Parts: sequence; C-alpha cells; structure tokens
Amino acid sequence: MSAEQSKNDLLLLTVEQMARADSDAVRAGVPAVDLMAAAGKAVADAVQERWSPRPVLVLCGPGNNGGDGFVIARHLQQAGWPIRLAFLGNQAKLSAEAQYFYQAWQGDIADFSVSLLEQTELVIDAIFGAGLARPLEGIALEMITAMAERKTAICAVDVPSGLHGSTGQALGMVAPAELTVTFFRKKPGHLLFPGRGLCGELVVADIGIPASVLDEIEVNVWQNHPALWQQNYPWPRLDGHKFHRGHALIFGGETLTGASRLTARGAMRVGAGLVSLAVPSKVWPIYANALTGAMVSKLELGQETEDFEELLLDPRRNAIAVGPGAGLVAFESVRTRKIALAALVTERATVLDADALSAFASDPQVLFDAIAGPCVLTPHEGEFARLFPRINETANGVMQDKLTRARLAAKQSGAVVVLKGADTLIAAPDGRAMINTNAPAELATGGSGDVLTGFIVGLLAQGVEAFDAAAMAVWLHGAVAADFGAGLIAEDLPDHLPKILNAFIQQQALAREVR
Ligand SMILES: NC(=O)C1=CN([C@@H]2O[C@H](COP(=O)(O)OP(=O)(O)OC[C@H]3O[C@@H](n4cnc5c(N)ncnc54)[C@H](O)[C@@H]3O)[C@@H](O)[C@H]2O)[C@@H](O)CC1
Ligand SMILES: [K+]
Repeated sequence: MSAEQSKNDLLLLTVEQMARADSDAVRAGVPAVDLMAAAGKAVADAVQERWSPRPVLVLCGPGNNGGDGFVIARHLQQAGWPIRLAFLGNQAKLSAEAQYFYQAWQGDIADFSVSLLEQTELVIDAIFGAGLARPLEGIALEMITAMAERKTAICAVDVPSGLHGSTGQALGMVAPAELTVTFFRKKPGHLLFPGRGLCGELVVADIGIPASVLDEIEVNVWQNHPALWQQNYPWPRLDGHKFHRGHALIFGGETLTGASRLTARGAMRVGAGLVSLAVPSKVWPIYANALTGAMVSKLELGQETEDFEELLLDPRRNAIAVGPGAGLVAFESVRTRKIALAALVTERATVLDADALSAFASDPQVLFDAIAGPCVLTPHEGEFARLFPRINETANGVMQDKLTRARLAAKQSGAVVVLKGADTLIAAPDGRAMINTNAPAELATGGSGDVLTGFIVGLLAQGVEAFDAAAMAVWLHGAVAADFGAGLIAEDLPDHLPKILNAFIQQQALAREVR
C-alpha cells in the first residue's frame, strides 16, 4: 500500500461528509441501491464470521440505516438463521433504496416492542445511523434501554444507535455493541470516548464508494498512525553530528525534581543530540547527581529568568520545555510564567505542559499573545478547563465534543494543542487534527505526561514540525506503553522506547527491500 493510500484510509469523516461521499458516489454513477446492498452484505458477512447461527432480532429504523437492516435480515435468513424483524417508521417515507429492500424482505414485520428481546441471542441494531438528529425518545429509547439492560449481544450497523458519529457523544442512551460495522471510512465518533467504548470491535467495509470522492471533500481529521508521519521522522544519519540533532533545554523546578528529569530522559531517548536542564541553584546538586548524559545549568536565586535568557543566547538550544515539576506555589507560578514567556519570545520551538499551563490560568490571553513560533501545549482536561474556560462552556448542560474543543483551542492559542486522555487529540491552529487510539490504560500513571513532553521537545529539537512532533510523540508514548504492558511506571517509558524505534527501523528496512 502506498503512503498516500494509507493516509487516505486514515481519514475520518463527519456524518455530513459521509453523506456527501455517499451522494457524490451516486452522482458518479454508483447506484444507491448497490451501496445499500453492499453495506447490508458486509454486515451479514461480518456477523457470520463471528457468530454461529442463533436467534437474531433485526431492528430496522425509519431511515437508510433501517434499509441496511432489511438487507442483513435477508442474507442471514437465506443462510438459514432464525430471524425476526421489527420496523420503526413509516414505509411510505422510506428512501427508494430502503423501500426496495423492505419489499424484498420475505418474512414478517413486527412493530417495535421490548418483549421481542426475549429469546433473542443477537440483535442487529439498524435503528439509527448517521441520520440521528435529536435525542432518543419513545419506543426507540425504551428498546435501546432494554437492550443495554439485558446485555444481549449486539451488532451495530454504522454506529450503535443513539451515538453521534461526528462527536462520539450519546444522544440519550446507547446500548454497547460487540461489533460495529461501518462503511467506507471511520468517523470521529468511533474513536472518541464514550463512543469508542460503545462500538466494540470496529470493522470498516468497502461498499464501492470510490476514494476519488474524497478529492472534493475537505477532510483534515485523521486517526493518528505512523503512515501519516513516518517519512518525516528524524532517523539518525550516519554522517550526522550531535548538533544536527538539536539541543533541548528543559526547565526544572525545586519540589518535584523527578518530573523534569523524566522529561529530560524522554528527550534523550527520542534522539535529541543534547539535552540540558536549567534548575534553581538550590537544587542543582540533586539534578546533577541524578542525571548522566544531560547537562545541568544553575539558575541563581532572584535572577532565574535572566539566567535562563542567557542560556537562550546560544541559538543551538533550539527547543525548550517548561512545566513539568515547575511548581504551583505563587512564587513558582510567577517564575514559571516569566521563563515560559522568555522561551516564547525567542520563537524557538517550545512545549508548555503542566504547571506552565496552570501558571497562565488567570490570564490565558497573555500566553496566547506571546505564542509566535512553533508551540505545543499539552493540557489534560483539568488544565484545559483552566486555560480555555470559554471553550468548555456548556449549552443545555452539554459541553462541546473533545475534537471540536481541541481545534478551537488550537485556533485560539495559535499553538498545537495536545488534549490528553484515553483518546488524546492533537490539533493544529490551521484546523488539522488527529485522534490517537493506541494508548493503553497503563499510561494513566504519574509522570507519564512528563515523559510525553520530553518526547515532544526531543523531536522538536531535531527539527520536526510541531504538529508532526506532537503526533509522533503521542503515538510512540502509546506504543511503548502497550508493548510494555502491566506494571508500567513512567521511568519505563523512555527506557522502553528504543525497542519500539528499532522495530520501526526494521519495518522500514523491510519495506525498502520489498520495494
Ligand atoms: N455511504 C453511506 O452513507 C451509506 C449509508 N447507508 C446507511 O444509511 C445510514 C444513514 O441513513 P439516513 O441518513 O437515512 O439516517 P438514519 O437511518 O440514521 O436515520 C434517519 C431517520 O431517523 C429519523 N431520526 C433521527 N433521529 C431520530 C430520533 N432521535 N428519534 C426518532 N427519529 C429520528 C430521521 O428523521 C430520519 O427519518 C447510514 O448510517 C448507513 O447505515 C448505507 O445504506 C449505504 C451507504
Ligand atoms: K445503528
């Protein structure tokens, strides 16, 4: 598969973009009835691959998601499965293609009723898909609630009904599926929590929509994956010199000295040529004793910012990280702000994390105004709320989804925003975004964010563009944790990184041989 092709496969379409892809395919000559036939066949195949014949209830909603349901029911019935089918809606209002498959269905059609769930071992959820427009109510809500309570196995068509495909948020109630079969491309809602947890296994089926329809649709959200950035990865060169691989400068505080040391170790492991820490003179011995391989500079009491600025006079210190372990006591926050602003004014690549984000909580605009060069902000939800309170405002008690919030924050701040969580978002000010999906639960451990900052600043030092550096770092962080498995502590993240990088190098060498 070519790099362009795999990039194309990683695109995520909103429900509106998917509808556009669908209608553009029809305009390009693919009959709508063929798309529905292919969609239904793909679901029936996936079901037969995973389950043996058993009593199935197919729940068909009022739109084309329901249309797919009629196709699925027919295939499973022809394969000898015991099928019951219920329809919620008005036959006269079905689209031409859904009408066609409604009429082709040979069995009985029941009205929706919770009692149908008795003696059902597998539910095909074809109630609502991309057309979900408002919160569930009435019998649909009752049915989905009963499905969730009974824990009957569910195969969802396109999305579990009630889940919004663009946002990953539930509109009312969603019964978690074991399998979700979607069509053409994934949607953000399949990857963003809570959606990701509700889809179960996710299968993307090719239903005959030509990839060329994407040329006309402006898509700039992807599932984060090496195919998107591996050509830009700064592999060491044989003729390289340590200065070609940059010099990361990291500020270290005086209370939690471990945090910035983890950052430094992350930056070293990810390949920065040189890494140095600048720390208050009082705690200099602690750092100097603990670190081999990184240089430690003293910031004298009362003139820390001036000393930091002096270090920045050397243009080879080309990437800066401030925040891990910087401290939250008032005098520390004042100092952190000054140091962060001193870094930003140089317009060198800068990562601001943790306490450096909280330090600007009272007047975030000061920070945003200072961002002129490449900059990455790495808030978790708490820090995000402090820095972007307006973006987190709720309407009718509901906050905007994580993808939208991260993109707004990137636009507002002028920085690449890494909004951390189980579904970390990476968003650039120009609207590009990636959803990361490879992070295991083990990553939720103290200090893991400090290492992530180290990976980012280490990649920035090597000249990687900010959005790519953030995407690479977040993916590597997840890959290392997933490979390490249970028992992971933050220290393991830098130290286990070489295994992942070496596997990468081998894969690339293999790909070159094949070519
Ligand atoms: N490429 C594509 O886009 C294809 C889409 N197909 C299927 O078509 C689906 C989209 O079809 P539609 O756009 O018809 O949408 P849906 O089938 O998801 O539902 C739309 C209908 O549900 C109603 N509705 C929405 N929210 C409701 C609520 N909360 N309570 C009650 N009624 C509600 C709407 O008024 C409309 O009648 C996809 O999810 C997929 O399953 C496939 O047939 C094949 C191709
Ligand atoms: K559905």
